[in-house]
Amino acid sequence: MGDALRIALLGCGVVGSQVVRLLDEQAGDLAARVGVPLELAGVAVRRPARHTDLPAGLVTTDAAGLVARGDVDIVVEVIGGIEPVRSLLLDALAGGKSVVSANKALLAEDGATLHDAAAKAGVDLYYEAAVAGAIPLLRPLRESLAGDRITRVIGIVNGTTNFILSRMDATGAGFDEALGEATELGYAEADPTADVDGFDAAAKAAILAGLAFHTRVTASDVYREGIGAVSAADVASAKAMNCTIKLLAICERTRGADGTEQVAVRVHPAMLPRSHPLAGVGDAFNAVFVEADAAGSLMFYGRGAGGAPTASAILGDLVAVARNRVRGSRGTGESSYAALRVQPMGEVTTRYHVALDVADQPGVLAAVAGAFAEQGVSIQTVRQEGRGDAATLVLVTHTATDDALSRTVRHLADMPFVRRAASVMRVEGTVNE
Ligand SMILES: NC(=O)C1=CN([C@@H]2O[C@H](COP(=O)(O)OP(=O)(O)OC[C@H]3O[C@@H](n4cnc5c(N)ncnc54)[C@H](O)[C@@H]3O)[C@@H](O)[C@H]2O)C=CC1
Ligand SMILES: N[C@@H](CC=O)C(=O)O
Ligand code: NA
Repeated sequence: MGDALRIALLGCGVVGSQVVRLLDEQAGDLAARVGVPLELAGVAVRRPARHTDLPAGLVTTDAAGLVARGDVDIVVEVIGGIEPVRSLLLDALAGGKSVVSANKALLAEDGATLHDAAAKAGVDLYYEAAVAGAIPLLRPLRESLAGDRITRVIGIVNGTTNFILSRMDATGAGFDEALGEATELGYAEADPTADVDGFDAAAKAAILAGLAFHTRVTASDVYREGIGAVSAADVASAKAMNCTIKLLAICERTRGADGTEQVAVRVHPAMLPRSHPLAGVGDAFNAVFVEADAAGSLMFYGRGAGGAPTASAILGDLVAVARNRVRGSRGTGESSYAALRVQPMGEVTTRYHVALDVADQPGVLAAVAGAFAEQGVSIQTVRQEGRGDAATLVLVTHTATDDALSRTVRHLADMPFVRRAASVMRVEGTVNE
């Protein structure tokens, strides 16, 4: 067996500590699979006192110094965030080191710079753990489906919010209680607003869209709404329609008004019929559908968060880049030749569920229907529930541009007989009331 490949591990928290464990426990098998042993050269951490379980000689607070060492072949980054990580990884790549990262925030913000640096240095940049944790998804998109034409990627890619919504739906648990549990289980980001406000899912959606459509997509291109505004009334409204609420990432090929091919990338809560396969994805699990012309519909399901599942994806990448180094080659790099326009959300066609508390008087239904018609939005179903002198009107629309739908909702909220818009949410799948 040849000389060991030496690994610098940056960060040793929820994910990093599991990477250390797996590298140690599976050392023999990993060496056999790669052809040479994989050896930890050092572990950069912020607070060494917390890592007394690691051999003292390995621990350092000088991440830049570790990255620059001549005896390091591969850098594994599990710190998170933009800086100092971007600088560290650019230094690593420029120094001829391959990089494995779980950092969706950085890849979605500035993946292009990192990819360019990796291509220039002729080394690998792999990040399977960054999207949907343990689930093999990025390499299937980049490699297995490279011969097909992907039309849509839709899924649940944030474990924390799925955990919260599942608890709210199943047990009526409060938001804070469910978030606390998700944090304790290691699913939530260091700052959980990244999960709750949809930033984490939006970063993942940008990465997925980039790979699926061979187009550079950044986090700022992604329309984003989190779950902070999902209320008990929304959950109840969904239940009444035999639906559930999920935070969805949706990446699709679309057509612009001029007929050109474009892409739309969005993250928002949506009502899904309980019969939809994504509706049954509970707890912190992730699931992603990929639809392609020749392959049809493919579903990827599994653990998208947590230390060990995420470390599994890191180790998979580590073996891949190590094998490439042993062979003196590199894997597939970035593919962004299509350079499609990213369509603004207002132009994207969606469907809405709208529940309005209205005064129960003659002409209300006609006026509400008129407000939809005025914006060219067609109504699929209407249901009215009377309660004394008030009533709740529940409407589900056919598809219309998101702009037309939000204009309609704004207009409805201003109507004198509309007491409250009890629930307004986009709908995916076929809803039959
Ligand atoms: N926890 C999860 O389920 C998943 C996490 N990820 C990603 O993995 C990365 C790490 O996540 P976690 O392990 O959950 O975070 P964490 O907060 O548990 O660990 C981060 C570690 O990096 C260390 N660190 C921070 N700044 C540093 C610096 N300048 N130099 C050296 N060490 C530094 C911290 O002290 C901490 O130990 C993030 O990019 C995250 O988005 C990806 C998929 C799932
Ligand atoms: N915070 C993320 C962790 C994995 O990416 C999540 O909850 O999914
Ligand atoms: Na993955």
